[in-house]
Amino acid sequence: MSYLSLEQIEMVFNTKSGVFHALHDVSLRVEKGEFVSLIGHSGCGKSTVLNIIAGLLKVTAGGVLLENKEVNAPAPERAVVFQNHSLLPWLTVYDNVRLAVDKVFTDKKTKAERHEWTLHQLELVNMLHALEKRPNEISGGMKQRVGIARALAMQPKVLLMDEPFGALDALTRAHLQDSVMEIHANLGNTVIMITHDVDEAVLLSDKIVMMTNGPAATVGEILKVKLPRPRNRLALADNPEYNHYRAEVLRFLYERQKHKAVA
Ligand SMILES: Nc1ncnc2c1ncn2[C@@H]1O[C@H](COP(=O)(O)OP(=O)(O)OP(=O)(O)O)[C@@H](O)[C@H]1O
Repeated sequence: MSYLSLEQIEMVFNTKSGVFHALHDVSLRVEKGEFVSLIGHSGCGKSTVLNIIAGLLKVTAGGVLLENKEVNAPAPERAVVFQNHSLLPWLTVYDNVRLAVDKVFTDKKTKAERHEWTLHQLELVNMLHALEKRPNEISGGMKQRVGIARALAMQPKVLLMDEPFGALDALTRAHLQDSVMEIHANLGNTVIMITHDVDEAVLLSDKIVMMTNGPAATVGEILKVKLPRPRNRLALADNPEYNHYRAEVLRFLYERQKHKAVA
């Protein structure tokens, strides 16, 4: 049995113009510590899959099992990082993370331990220099760092990320990808990330799940990325194996799935 498994998921939305069959027979196995990317054309159903794992959406049929237990509601064990950070604007960087720490660890850690834990998470994402700043006083990349620290602070079994770097410029994005790789190497967390970026998917993932176009989208192909870690983006640029993986994903997206593409 896998750490996390999606079993024959069907998702049908009731809309004003009738029913919409978004997902059909989506099955997936994720092992503990794996970094998995979901990639597919816009509107195929990636966020729907992520929201189902998060427990934010109820499936029409099928189910999600995490360590053999059925997932059917949101919980800190499945923390989500959204594309547009969802920090509370009136709280400082420190307090945004502390809030999550207090929520999860009030009974398990003393006040002093919760303080240390909060600082430790912010250290992981290199944000100790801005503890007292509010979200409107820091850059987009910094906000995403805080969002990631807040999610990690809950010590989730699975970290879910919905295009976490989508709104960032290329350089900030590269820095943050490196931070996430480092954190993943140190903590060994299980991560599921949505991305539109083929290079990002290959660089970060152990497994790339390529989804077919909707309606009734499903898992088209799964590519296992066996590049050794730690991975270095500059060294990989000329690596034939890296380019092979990249070409495989591009081929799937722009040859096999191009005709039905929504965007
Ligand atoms: N609550 C809802 N009610 C009705 N239809 C929905 C709902 N949520 C999603 N859909 C539809 O399901 C399909 C999949 O949407 P989803 O947001 O999961 O796609 P996506 O692959 O994440 O898209 P993008 O890459 O553009 O973010 C789309 O056609 C969308 O319109």
